[in-house]
Amino acid sequence: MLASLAFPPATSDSTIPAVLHLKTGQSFTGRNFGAPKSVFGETVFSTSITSYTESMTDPSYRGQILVFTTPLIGNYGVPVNSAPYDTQDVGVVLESSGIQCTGVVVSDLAEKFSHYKAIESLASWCTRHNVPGITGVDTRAVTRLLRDQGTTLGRLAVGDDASAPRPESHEYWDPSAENLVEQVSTRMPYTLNPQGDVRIAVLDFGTKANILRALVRRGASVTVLPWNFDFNAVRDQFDGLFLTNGPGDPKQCMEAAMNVRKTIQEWDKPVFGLCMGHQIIGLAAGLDAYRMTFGNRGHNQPVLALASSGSIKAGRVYVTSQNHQYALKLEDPFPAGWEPFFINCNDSSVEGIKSTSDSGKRVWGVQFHPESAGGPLDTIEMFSDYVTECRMVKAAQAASKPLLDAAFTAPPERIAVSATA
Ligand SMILES: NC(=O)CC[C@H](N)C(=O)O
Repeated sequence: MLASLAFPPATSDSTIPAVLHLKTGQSFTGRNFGAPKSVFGETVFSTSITSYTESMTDPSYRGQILVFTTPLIGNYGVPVNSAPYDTQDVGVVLESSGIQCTGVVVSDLAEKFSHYKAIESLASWCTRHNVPGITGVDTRAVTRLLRDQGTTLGRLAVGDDASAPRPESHEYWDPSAENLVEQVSTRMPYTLNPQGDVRIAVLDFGTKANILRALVRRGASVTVLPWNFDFNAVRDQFDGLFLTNGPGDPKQCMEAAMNVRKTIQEWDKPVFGLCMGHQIIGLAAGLDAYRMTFGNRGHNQPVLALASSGSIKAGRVYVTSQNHQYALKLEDPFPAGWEPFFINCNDSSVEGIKSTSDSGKRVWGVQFHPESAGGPLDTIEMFSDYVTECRMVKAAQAASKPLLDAAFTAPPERIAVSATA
């Protein structure tokens, strides 16, 4: 009996040297765990204190070396990541089928782990997925640097490379120059829960699995389409459009944004986007997107609602899960037919936009992850709001009646916001 409770053997007692080099000239030494190989990537930090498994399988971390500010990482191990496929699940337990970040940086790797679902250590999982890690780094020092100088290109140099000269600055690979979405989006359309009563099309920029779970659990049939699929050619078959998160610069997906612009102009069904999806909706609305200094990555980002809509009440602050480097520019005035929906309480960046209630449109975008895996579920009901709205529009159009817009009638209160706020 007791034997089954014993810790599995430690799998990383590596003494392989490793160094994190930043393009700006700083280096941090430590020990390698996971794959004994060197990588380039964009060095970013996350303040999340749990869910390293979900973060590392989030396709939005593609091309990035992920620094965890929480010192002890790996103490609850890694679970089995495959779920038996049926119409109610999405085939994985974590956020995608593999590790998406290029490398990981931790202060203190837990070599022993304990969790009833864990089957292996963080180190052995990284080895299996050929992803290198470094432990023994003062991640607070790295984070303070990144906060000052911004997200910085980096090199995780492992083994012999650790004692080799630093790379020349032109040698650092810049993932944001690539269309990373192309690498993580589904190649072929597929449908989950085909018997669902409302049909939602999902444009996949690199979806986290929990977005699909959140829609399926609310009874929707979910058809996942490649990011550059011509949705306008098939839109009559659907009751709603959802735009997912995804890696890299949203302007790499301008073509998709212009297709969404056409959808919004010509189609009156509900459209909801989050993170990259929100940025795509913003570009479609005529807003601009910019690169933030160090972005927001963590599970404790407070956002203030500026307008009421569905379960969201103007004037309330919601704590949210986030992982982004880019943001929409706060313009004053906003483009006609659009209004800011949320604003970040820490840095005043735009956290959400929506179509105005007099625009005749039903479009919402949020920079954060309401389905948060991991993180707080303060805004999870936005998924219920959206699926309910799809149902109402479908029912009203089937009955050819004018729509009584109960779920999203915006109360008069508004919180004024300006670009100089
Ligand atoms: N998680 C996301 O969808 C991130 C969107 C975009 N890649 C950014 O970094 O801002």
